[in-house]
Amino acid sequence: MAKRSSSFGAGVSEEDKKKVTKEGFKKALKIFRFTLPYKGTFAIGFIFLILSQITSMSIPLLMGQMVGAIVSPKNTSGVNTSEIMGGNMAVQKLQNLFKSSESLTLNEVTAIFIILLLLQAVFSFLRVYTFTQVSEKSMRDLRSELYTKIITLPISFFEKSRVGELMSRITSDVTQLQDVLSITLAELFRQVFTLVGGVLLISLLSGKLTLFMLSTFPFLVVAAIVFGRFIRKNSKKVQDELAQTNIIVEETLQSINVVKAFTNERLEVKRYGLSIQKVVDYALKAATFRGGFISFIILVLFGGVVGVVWYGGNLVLSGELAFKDLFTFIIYTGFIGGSVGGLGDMYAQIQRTVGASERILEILDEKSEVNVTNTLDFKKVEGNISFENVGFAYPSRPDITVLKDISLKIQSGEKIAIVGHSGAGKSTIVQLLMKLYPLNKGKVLIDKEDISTQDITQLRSNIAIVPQEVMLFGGTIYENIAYGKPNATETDVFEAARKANALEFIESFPDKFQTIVGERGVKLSGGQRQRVAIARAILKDPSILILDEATSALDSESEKLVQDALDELMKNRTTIIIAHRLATIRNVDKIYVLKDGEIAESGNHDELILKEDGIYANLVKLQFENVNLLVE
Ligand SMILES: Nc1ncnc2c1ncn2[C@@H]1O[C@H](COP(=O)(O)OP(=O)(O)OP(=O)(O)O)[C@@H](O)[C@H]1O
Repeated sequence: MAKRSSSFGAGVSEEDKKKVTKEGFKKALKIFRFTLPYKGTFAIGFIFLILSQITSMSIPLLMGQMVGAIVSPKNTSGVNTSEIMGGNMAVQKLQNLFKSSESLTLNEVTAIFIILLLLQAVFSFLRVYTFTQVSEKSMRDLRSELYTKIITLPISFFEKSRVGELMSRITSDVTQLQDVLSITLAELFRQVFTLVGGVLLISLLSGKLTLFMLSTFPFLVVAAIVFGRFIRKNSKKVQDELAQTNIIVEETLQSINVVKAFTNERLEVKRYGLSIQKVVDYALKAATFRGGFISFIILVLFGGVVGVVWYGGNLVLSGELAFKDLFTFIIYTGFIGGSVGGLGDMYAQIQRTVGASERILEILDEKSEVNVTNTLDFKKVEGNISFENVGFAYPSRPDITVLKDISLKIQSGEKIAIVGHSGAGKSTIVQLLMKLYPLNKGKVLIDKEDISTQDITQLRSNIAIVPQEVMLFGGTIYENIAYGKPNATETDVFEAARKANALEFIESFPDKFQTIVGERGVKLSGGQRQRVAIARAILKDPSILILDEATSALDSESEKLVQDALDELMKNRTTIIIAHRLATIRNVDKIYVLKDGEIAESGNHDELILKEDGIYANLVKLQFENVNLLVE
């Protein structure tokens, strides 16, 4: 559940703090389209809400009747109380409404009361249940649509949004809306109903006393505005500082190895301590205002009650008001006071909801790159690739041209390697082939078809990538391999593991394929993780394979196992190797050397190594020297 604030907007974040404009409000209402399929249930809930409200508003009247039956048992004889007490016209009108109950005895009133309470219980139950049904179901739909939207958005979207933020959209922002649907809306209605209905009823009981009671309102409103502003300002600071403390915890836990390696535990504890102290300081400042506000409210509220009793008592003594009506009046005053107190919180809730819906709608309005509802008519490509004068800059850094003019041709089944210094744009070429970003210039073709017009799912289904840093999901080894082809049989998964040289180590674990790999695969070694990733790619059986070679070398035994697995994987597939260690690419069909966004050299190893002062020849020399240095 979203954190609910105390009164008068405390705890509304800065993002939500903008005034609730008509426009923002209208926009936010759009989010309620998710409730439309359940409008019937909502209407039923609303009827129960009205019924339960009517029953609870009758409680003070019946209480009054009970008191009346106690203090004027003569009622039973049918004598009008207001006549005895010298009541006015309004009271009479109201009492005429309840004329029949006038002549009721205490037992009879109590019986009616009990029936009313039972009805109230039933109505309240049905109201809560139906509203919850609407809110749960519509928020399920919203969450599901939001998740579908997020997961189908292009990579460029994820570059500008942080994972933590997206998480809070789908969790706390949706919860905020859910709260509104299941609680706030009903609460708002109840409070307005109580306020308006209550004031109307008491004005019928005694106009004078009502005016007297209402005269305390301006004090409350002014106090709410003045104190509210200070409370909001300080609670915002508390929240911000609390967020800072959370960042410290998150950052240090994520990089706990670094903290430990640098023995910076003391430093972090101190940093955290300072941050939480700030939270306390701001919270105490806010408490000064909140405390002041609460004590003022209590003073005015109870002062008001005392005033009402005093003034009402005088009216009773002078015979202008029946005692039981004063009793009813006081209970209604309590009801009204409660609803006025709650209205400030309502405003804060509405502010927060408008903010939350705006943020959710922003995501829903983004354009997906994949349509998950379409069924895919999978077509296997041969794997002929060509880049024609491709130019590219990342959308997030448009003025830095990463690729200027790249042209290359790869025949189906060929193995090529892309070489170049770090940051030259090797991975970028591969990302463009996978259509992760749109090109600025030129064309990429697969089997002579321009990828810009191809369906993304169709395109990516033909490509498998074994990345530099293998990220596994937290589940079992089996699940991780089967991710390459979710409908694979057990035999397929087993066979893929065997071909990837992974079977031996998997079988050596007590739980075999059911071994849990730990978060991101931490419970496996680097070489083992790579072989799981290779098995996954073998299972996918793509026409095009991308190997983003690991920068760090494995030990020679593990290296051989991985290399053999890769050789198996590369068989009969167009393969692009992003090479970091040149020793592994001697046998590829062609090597492309990337420099300043262009292909500076191309040819096989034997050709390139002979080039005097060639970039490739120099790179090989450099790596060779480095290896020698390491050996020495
Ligand atoms: N998502 C991105 N947004 C903006 N710039 C990026 C992005 N990814 C990479 N770059 C920049 O584009 C350039 C090429 O990066 P790329 O990852 O293609 O290099 P690389 O040759 O694969 O490098 P390495 O060998 O270090 O992996 C670099 O200058 C990098 O900073």
